[in-house]
Amino acid sequence: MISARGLRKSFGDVDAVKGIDVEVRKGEAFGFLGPNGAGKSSTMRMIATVSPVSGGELRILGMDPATEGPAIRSRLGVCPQEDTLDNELNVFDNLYVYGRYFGIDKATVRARAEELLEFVQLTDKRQAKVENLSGGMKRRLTIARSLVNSPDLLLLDEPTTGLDPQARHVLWDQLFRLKQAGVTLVITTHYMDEAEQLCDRLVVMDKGVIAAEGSPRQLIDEHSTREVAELRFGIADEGNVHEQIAGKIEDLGRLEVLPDRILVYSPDGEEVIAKVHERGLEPIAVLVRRSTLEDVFLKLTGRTLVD
Ligand SMILES: Nc1ncnc2c1ncn2[C@@H]1O[C@H](COP(=O)(O)OP(=O)(O)OP(=O)(O)O)[C@@H](O)[C@H]1O
Repeated sequence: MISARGLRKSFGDVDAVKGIDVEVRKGEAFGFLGPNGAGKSSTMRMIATVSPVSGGELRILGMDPATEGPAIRSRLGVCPQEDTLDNELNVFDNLYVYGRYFGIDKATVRARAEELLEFVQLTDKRQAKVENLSGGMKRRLTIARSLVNSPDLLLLDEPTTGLDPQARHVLWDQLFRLKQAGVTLVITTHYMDEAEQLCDRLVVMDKGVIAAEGSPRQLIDEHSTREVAELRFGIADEGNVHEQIAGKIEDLGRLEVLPDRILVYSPDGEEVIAKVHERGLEPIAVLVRRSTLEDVFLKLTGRTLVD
């Protein structure tokens, strides 16, 4: 569905994307995971054929975005990061007018709009003004709009940023159903839980390059341990308490020393905590949890995903 080789994007002196290789296969949910400024949106905009490629090769649905933009766009759905709904129009007309842009005939686009309102659970809001919708409803309407042309490939740039947890789960459920219906999804996100929930495969992006690639499970297995013990020994502004403690437990596993806690990577977190206590150290809080993509990102870049 997408093939990129040495893909680059520059804005003057800024190299936003520095030669990445990506393959997206039919029917999968593929993610670009990375912090703000990693180059995810720049990549997405090249794939959406709205931003020209600065270097390297890009093929979308087997076509060249430089010469076959309209043909690509007719088979793409694009759900941009910012809200681009038309506030002048009601909910139904946002879908209807957008469908007409694609040259779909009136009767077909009407039926499609009704079907999509049903899918995103906005049928009872069909006459409502867009400005009166909640953030979650606007996102769902944007997704419905991006599906008007029955795309083979749906691009979602930060689909749940700014939504509350319940609205995020509703959206995840809808994206999951689209995937089951055979739509290929490409998602950018800086939420590791979103990437873990939705993506079959993903690349971890940082500073314009790909730091790692694989399924969430593969990435966690390859770059982290089964469990993580989190230890807090004092509040963050009490000097370098965590730095001092780290020297006393560095044989217990790989450590990540953060201002407010120490992470110890080990197959057995409870054993780590038992040994910490045996050494007479008294953390004020402990937690044993499974490794996540956040741990993968921390290992690869030395930074957390969301500051
Ligand atoms: N139009 C532009 N002109 C100049 N610099 C840009 C432009 N668009 C992006 N950049 C720069 O390119 C880099 C990558 O930005 P990009 O938006 O692709 O990152 P991102 O991973 O999508 O982050 P975000 O989630 O904040 O959008 C950043 O340093 C950004 O400032």
